[in-house]
Amino acid sequence: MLPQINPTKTNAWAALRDHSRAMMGERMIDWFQADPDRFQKFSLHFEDILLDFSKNLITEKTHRLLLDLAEQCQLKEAIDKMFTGDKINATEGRAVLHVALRNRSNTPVVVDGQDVMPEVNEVLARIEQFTDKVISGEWKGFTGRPITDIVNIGIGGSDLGPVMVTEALKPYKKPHLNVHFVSNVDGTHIAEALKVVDPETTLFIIASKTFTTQETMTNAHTAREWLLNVAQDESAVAKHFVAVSTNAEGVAKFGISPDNMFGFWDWVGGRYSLWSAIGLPIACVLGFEHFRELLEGAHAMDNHFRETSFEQNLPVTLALLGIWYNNFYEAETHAILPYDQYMHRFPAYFQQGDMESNGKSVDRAGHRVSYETGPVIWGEPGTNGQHAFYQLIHQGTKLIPCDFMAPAQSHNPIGEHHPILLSNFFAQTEALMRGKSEDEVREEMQKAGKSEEEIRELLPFRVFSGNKPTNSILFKMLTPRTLGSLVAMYEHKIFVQGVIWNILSFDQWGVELGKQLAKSILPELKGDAHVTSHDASTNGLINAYKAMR
Ligand SMILES: O=P(O)(O)OC[C@H]1O[C@@H](O)[C@@H](O)[C@@H](O)[C@@H]1O
Repeated sequence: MLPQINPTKTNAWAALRDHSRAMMGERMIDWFQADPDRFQKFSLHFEDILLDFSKNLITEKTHRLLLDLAEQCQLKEAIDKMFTGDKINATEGRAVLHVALRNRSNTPVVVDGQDVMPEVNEVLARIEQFTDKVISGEWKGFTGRPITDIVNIGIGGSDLGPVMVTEALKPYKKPHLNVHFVSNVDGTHIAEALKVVDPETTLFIIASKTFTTQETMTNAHTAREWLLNVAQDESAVAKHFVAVSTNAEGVAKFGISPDNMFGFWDWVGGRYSLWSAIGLPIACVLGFEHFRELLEGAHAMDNHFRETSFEQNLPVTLALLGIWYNNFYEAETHAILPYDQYMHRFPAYFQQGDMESNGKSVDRAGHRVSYETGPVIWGEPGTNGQHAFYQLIHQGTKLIPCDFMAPAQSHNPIGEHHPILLSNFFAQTEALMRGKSEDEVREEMQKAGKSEEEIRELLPFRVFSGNKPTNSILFKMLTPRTLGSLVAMYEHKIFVQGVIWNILSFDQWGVELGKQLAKSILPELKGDAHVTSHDASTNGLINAYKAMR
C-alpha cells in the first residue's frame, strides 16, 4: 500500500502556494537575461535524450519547493514499493510491475513470495520463437502460404501501445509484413481491414487482457467467420489465430489452443502492457531484436528513475512541473507535441496512459479530493498543430503547458525537410516564451511603412503576451531504445503525479458504468417496442433511432 498523504497539508504545498502568489507578474525572459546559466541549471541529460525545462515559470526556489513536495509526499518510498511488487493497485489488490516486463538485468522481482522473472523470460522466449517463424515464413496459413499481414484485434491498452510503437518505429519494419489494427466495434473498422487482406496469408492476434471485452470479442468472432467462410475447415483457426491474454479459459472457449496463447499477468495494467505479450504485433513486424531494444531502453529509464536523485530525475522533473501548473496556475490541459511524423500516435497513447491513470477524484482513502488531479492530455505532431490549434496556445486565455519533442536526426533526411522542421520546433518554444510586446509590434509595423492609424487599429491583435511554459525534449534519433526510454519516462511521470495527488493510478473504474449500461440497452434495440426504461432524453434518442433505422 502507498502512503496516504494529503499533498495540500504538507509544508511544501503551503510554501508553493505563497511562492506562486509572489511569482505573479514575473517573466521568464527577464530570468534568462539575468542568469546566463539558466539553460544549464534547468536541463537534464539521459543517454541520447536532453530535457530542457528552462522555459518554465520556475526559479531555483520553485524547483526546491517542488522537490520538497516530492519528499514530503514520500515519493521515494512509493517508487520502492512499485519496484518491489507491493500491491499498490489497492482497489484490485494487485502489484504494478510493468517494470518487471522489461527488467533486462533479470534481478528477482517477487510477488506473493514468487519471483516473476522466470515466467516473464519464458513468455519472451516464446514471443521470439513465434515472431521468428512468422518473419521467416516458416509459419504457414491453411493453404501453405507464408503470412503477409497481421491484424491485431484489441482495444484500449491492447491496441494503443502496439499502434503507437509500430508507427513510431516504421523504419525498422520488416518490408514483407504489413500490420493492421482493429479496435472499434463499429463494423466499418473490421470491414475495411478485411478488404485489404487475404485469408490465406493473414494472421489475427486477438489481444485482450480479460478476453471478455465486447468490442474485441465481437471483432474476433467476425474475423473467425470471415476466415472459415473461405477455409471451410475449423482446423484453419489454429493457423490464423493467436491470442494474448491473462484469461486462458476464455481463450480456449474461443477455440484458440493453449499453444497459440501468449500469457501475461494481472500485475500488468492494460495501459502499461505494451512491454508484455501485448507487444507481440510489435515484435512480429519489427523483429524481436528491435522489441528487445525497446525493452532495454525502458529498463534503462527505470533504473534512472529508481536510482537518480529527484533533482536530476527526468520523470520526477516532468511530474513536478506538471503539478506546478495543474495545482498552482489552474492549467487544465497539457499538450504533447512531437515534431516527428512517426510519433503521430504518441499523444493519443498518453491520453489513455495519463487520463485513465490519473483521471480520479477520490484519494487513496476513498475521500473526495479538494484539489485538481490529472490534466486533459492532447496533442498532434508538429508542424500540423501550428496550423491548427497553436493560435490558442499563443494568444488564447488558457495556460497550456506543452512538451515539445524532436529527434536531431531524421530517418528520412530528404533535402531541407529536417532543418525546416526543427527550425519550427525551436521557434515555437522561443515564441511562446518571448512573446511580442506592443513596442516590438509598433516598430515592426513602422518599418513595414504602416500608418499610425493602421498601427493603432491592429496593434492589440498582433501582440503576443509570451511567458508560456514549455519543455523541450530533444533526442538523437527515434530508435527502439530511445522510444522505450521516452515511453517509460512518461509512464513514471504519471506515477509520480498520482503518488503526490494521493490517488490510485492503476485502476480504471470510470470505464465500467458506460459498459454496464450499453449491455442493458443492447437488447432494447431489438424489435420495435417503445422504450421507456430510461430518462426522457435516453428514451427519446433510442426511440428516434428505432424510427430512423
Ligand atoms: O485488454 P482488455 O481486457 O480487452 O481491455 C481493454 C481496455 O479496456 C478498457 O475498458 C480499459 O479498462 C483499458 O484499460 C483496457 O486496456
